[in-house]
Amino acid sequence: MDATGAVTRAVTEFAAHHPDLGREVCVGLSGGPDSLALLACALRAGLHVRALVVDHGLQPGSNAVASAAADAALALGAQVTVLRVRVGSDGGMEAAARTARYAALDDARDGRPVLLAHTADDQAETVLLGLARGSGARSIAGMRAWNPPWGRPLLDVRRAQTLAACAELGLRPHHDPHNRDPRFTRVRVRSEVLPLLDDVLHGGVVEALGRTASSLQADNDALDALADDLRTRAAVGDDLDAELLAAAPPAVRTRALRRWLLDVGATEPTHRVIGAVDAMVTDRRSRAQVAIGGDPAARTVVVRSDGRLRVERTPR
Ligand SMILES: Nc1ncnc2c1ncn2[C@@H]1O[C@H](COP(=O)(O)OP(=O)(O)OP(=O)(O)O)[C@@H](O)[C@H]1O
Repeated sequence: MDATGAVTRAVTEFAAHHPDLGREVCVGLSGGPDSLALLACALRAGLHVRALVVDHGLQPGSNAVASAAADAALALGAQVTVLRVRVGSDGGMEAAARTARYAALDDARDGRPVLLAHTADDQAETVLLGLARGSGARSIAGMRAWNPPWGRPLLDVRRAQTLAACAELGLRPHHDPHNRDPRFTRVRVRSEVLPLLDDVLHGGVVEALGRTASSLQADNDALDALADDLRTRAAVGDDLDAELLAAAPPAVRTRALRRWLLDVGATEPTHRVIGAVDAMVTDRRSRAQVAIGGDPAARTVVVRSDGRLRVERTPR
């Protein structure tokens, strides 16, 4: 089968496996080879597609890149919307651009799901980076194929195939120079680490990392369900029954604690905060209180008293 056929089949199978996707979809189109191939093949798979092109306005010429992507989409027969966003500066430029992009795509999708063109290579990079950085199982499980409204039909498709599909279809994708800039960690993982590992292990590394992601996703789902149940059983009003938590396996307990911390208003709790709160559950010599942040107007801490975990807020 040619590359276009393989990419189209991936989209067709994705739509068949996720009937709630429907036939009316949006595609996040950067103009790069992955998203251009996804757009073309989603149309070939019979989906009704609106391309959403986000112009982050961060580099000179971004306007022209967005216009070229929009023209390519129109020429393929898709509807197109170009979204111009303002990127804040919270947490670094790349993270801020991603946040602005997802918000703009979500605003513009008009009730339809949004297909993104992450490939097997992107998934492998995510898993490997998560492993090397000591991130938790959630991160090593990589990206989900279907996390409504976001769909990723190409997670089993290699980047080389999207490039080949573009060539077969006579499409001329934009090649973002950032994707080759070795100052970016991900670029070095892509161009140096993965090829070396693939060589050392005699091939198949991208696929193997994809399998790691899928099996961890299944494990995570099971542990999350147990954690939800524990969280419900341990709830005493807004507090948590520490004795009941202490009897649970750590993998389930720490997940239940994370959920509780989010519910009581902590911003995404770090590994360190969850570990400190967990020590309050299991270790009598642990700290008397743990600051959890989340509310700029008050100092917010978790304390343990009378066998319960409780949140206390002191106005600043
Ligand atoms: N500016 C954008 N506008 C709309 N969608 C985008 C934009 N940038 C990224 N996306 C979507 O998010 C996916 C992943 O983004 P990422 O930056 O990892 O890919 P990319 O290098 O732009 O790849 P490609 O353009 O080849 O798809 C893209 O495949 C695309 O579906």
